[in-house]
Amino acid sequence: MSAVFDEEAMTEGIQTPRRAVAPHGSAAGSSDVILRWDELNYDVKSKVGKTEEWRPILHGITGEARAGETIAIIGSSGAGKTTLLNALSGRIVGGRLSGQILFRGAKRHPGSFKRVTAYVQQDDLMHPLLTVQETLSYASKLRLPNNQYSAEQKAERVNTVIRQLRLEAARNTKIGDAATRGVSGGERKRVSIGTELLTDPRLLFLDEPTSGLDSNSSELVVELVKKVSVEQGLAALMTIHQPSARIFNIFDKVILLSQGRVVYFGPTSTAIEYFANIGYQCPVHENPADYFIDLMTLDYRSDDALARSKTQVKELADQFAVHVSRQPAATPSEKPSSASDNVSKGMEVSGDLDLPRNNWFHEYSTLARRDWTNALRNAPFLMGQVIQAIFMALLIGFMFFTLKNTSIGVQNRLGVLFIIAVNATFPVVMPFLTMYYKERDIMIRERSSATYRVSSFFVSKVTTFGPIALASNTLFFIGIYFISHLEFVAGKFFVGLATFYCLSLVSIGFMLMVGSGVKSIEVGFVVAPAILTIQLLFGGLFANPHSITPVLRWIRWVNPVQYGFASLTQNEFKGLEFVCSQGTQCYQTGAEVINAYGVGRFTTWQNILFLIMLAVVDMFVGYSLLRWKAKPKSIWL
Ligand SMILES: Nc1ncnc2c1ncn2[C@@H]1O[C@H](COP(=O)(O)OP(=O)(O)OP(=O)(O)O)[C@@H](O)[C@H]1O
Repeated sequence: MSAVFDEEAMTEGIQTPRRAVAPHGSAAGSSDVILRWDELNYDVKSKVGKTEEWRPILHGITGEARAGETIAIIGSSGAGKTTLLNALSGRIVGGRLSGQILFRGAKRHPGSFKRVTAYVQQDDLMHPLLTVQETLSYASKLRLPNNQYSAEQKAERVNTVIRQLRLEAARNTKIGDAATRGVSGGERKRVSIGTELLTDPRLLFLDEPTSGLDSNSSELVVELVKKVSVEQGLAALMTIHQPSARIFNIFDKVILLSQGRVVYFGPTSTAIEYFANIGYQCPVHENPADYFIDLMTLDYRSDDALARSKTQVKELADQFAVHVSRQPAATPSEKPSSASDNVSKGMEVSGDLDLPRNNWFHEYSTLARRDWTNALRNAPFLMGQVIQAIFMALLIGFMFFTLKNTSIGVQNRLGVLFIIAVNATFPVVMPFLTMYYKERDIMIRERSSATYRVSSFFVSKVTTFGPIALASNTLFFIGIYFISHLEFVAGKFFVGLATFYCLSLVSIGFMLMVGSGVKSIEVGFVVAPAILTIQLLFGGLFANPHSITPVLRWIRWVNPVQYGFASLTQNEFKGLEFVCSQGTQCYQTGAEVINAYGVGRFTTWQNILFLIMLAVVDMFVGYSLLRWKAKPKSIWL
C-alpha cells in the first residue's frame, strides 16, 4: 500500500512531470516510481545497565519517490532523518535493518545502485586548490565511462552542470578552505551537488544541504535541486533542518518524522489541511515547517511535559497510519509487479542504467594528473620541503664541516651518516601524513559513489609523494655530502644516494601504512613519531646491534634505519684509513669501524635490498588497510 497522497504536485508554477524524460534513453518502467520502501525498521544495539538491547530507530516506514519529485525529510534532532536517508541510499552501517527497498521496481544491486544514484554529503570534502571547473572536469573524467562519453561530451556535461547550478561566475575560482579563500559556502555546496549530477543520476540524496548557509543561499540550493529534478526526471530526497516557509513550499512532498515514525508523508500543499483535519490548525502567519516540528518535538522541560509530548507524537503517528490505511490501494500501474516477481524469486535486477567503470590506467592517469596539479599548487608545502632540505643540509653540513681522517673524524662521520638516515624518516613521514590523510577522506567520499578503484588512488599517491620526497631529499643529500666532505668518490656518492632514496621510499610506505590504518589524524600523530623514535633508537648508533637483549633483537629485522645506517656506514668507511694522535688508541681502518659498530652483517647491496623489500611490504600493508577502510560496510536490503 502506498503511503503517499495521490495528488499532482504543484509548486511555484512548476508542474512535476508524471513521466519524466529518461536521460539514459529508457523510461522508468510502467510507473515513474524510482524508489519504493516498505515497512522499513532499523534498530541499533544500546547498553542498558550491563545488558545490551535493541533500540528501535525507524519504525515501519513506507513510501516512494517518483521521477521529478523533490522530497524533504523533516524532523527535530534525533528524529531519524539521516538514518532514513542512509537506509534508502545504501549507506547504513551497523545495526539491524529490515523491510524492502526497490529501485525502479527491483532489488538494489550495491555496485550499480551507487553508480546511478548520487549522495551529497553534509561536509563538502573537495580539493581546495582546484577550481570549480577543474573539480567538475576531473569528476567527469573519473565517473563518466569512456565508452559512452567522448572527451567533448564530458566537457559539455560539465558545462551543462555549471549552467544548471548557476556556477558560471565561479567557474575559475578555487574551491578553497580555511587557509585559502575560495568559493562561497553556497557555491561550494552547489559544486558538491554538481559533481554528483554529472552522471545523470536517477536518485539524488542530500544530507542537510542547507546547513551552514544563509537563507538566500539555502533557497537557491533547494530551488536548483528542484529545477534539476524536474529537468532530468530524477527524484531528490533531502534531510533538512527547520526550513523557512519559502523553502518548505518548494518541496513537492515532505516526510515528517518523529521518534523514527512517520507523522506525515505526502504533498507539501496538503500538509496544512491534513493537520487541520486531525485537530492541529497551523496559525496563518506561522511557518508551517516550524509548526509541524514543534508538534513533533519531545518536550524535555519537565517529566509531565515529556510524557504529554510523547503521547502526542504517538497519536500523530497512529493517526497518520490510520489515514494511510484509508487511502485507496495503489493502482496496478504503480505497483512494481514484474520486478516484485523477480524479487520474490530472489533475483537482483541491477538495472539497465548501470554505468560501466573506466579501465585502471585511465583512472590512474586522471588521478595522477589531479594529484600533481594539487601538489604543484601547494606552494607552502613545496617551499617548506625545499627550505627544510636546504636549511638542514647547511646546518648539518657546517656542523661536520670537512671531515678529517682522524679518530674525531670517525665519530663525526658516523654522526653525519646517522643524521642522513634520520632525515629520511621524520621529515618525510610527518608532512606527507597530513596531506595524505585529508586526501584519504576525499577518496572515501568519492569511492562511496564507486567512482574509481582503491588501487588507482593508492598508486597515484605513491607516484606523486615519492618523487616530491626524493627531489627535496636529493637537495639535502648533495648539500650535506659535499659540505661535510664525505668521501669524494663517484661510486660512493651514488650508492649513498641510492640508500637514502630507498630509506625515503620506506618512509613513504610507512606514512601510507599509518595514514591508511588510523582512525583519526591525531592518532597518526602519536603512532608515527613513536614508531620512528623506536627505529632511531635501534638504528645502530646508540646501541650496538649485537649487544641488544634477545627479547628486542628481532626489531632489527624490521627496522629500516638500521639497514640504511649499515649501508651508508659500510659504503663510506670501506677502504678508509685513519691517523691516530700520538700515544692514543683508535680505529686505524674503516673495516675496524664497521666491525666494531656491528654494521657489517650484510653487504651494502643486501641492506639496500632489505630496504626495497620493506618499502614494498609497507606499501602492500598500507594498500590493504586502505582497501579495508574504503570497503563499504553498509547493510543492503
Ligand atoms: N549506529 C547507531 N548507533 C547508535 N545510535 C544510533 C545509530 N544510528 C542512529 N542512532 C540514533 O538514532 C537517532 C536518530 O539519528 P539520526 O542521525 O538519524 O537523527 P537526525 O534526525 O538526522 O538528527 P540530526 O538532525 O540531529 O542530525 C539518534 O538518537 C541517534 O543517536
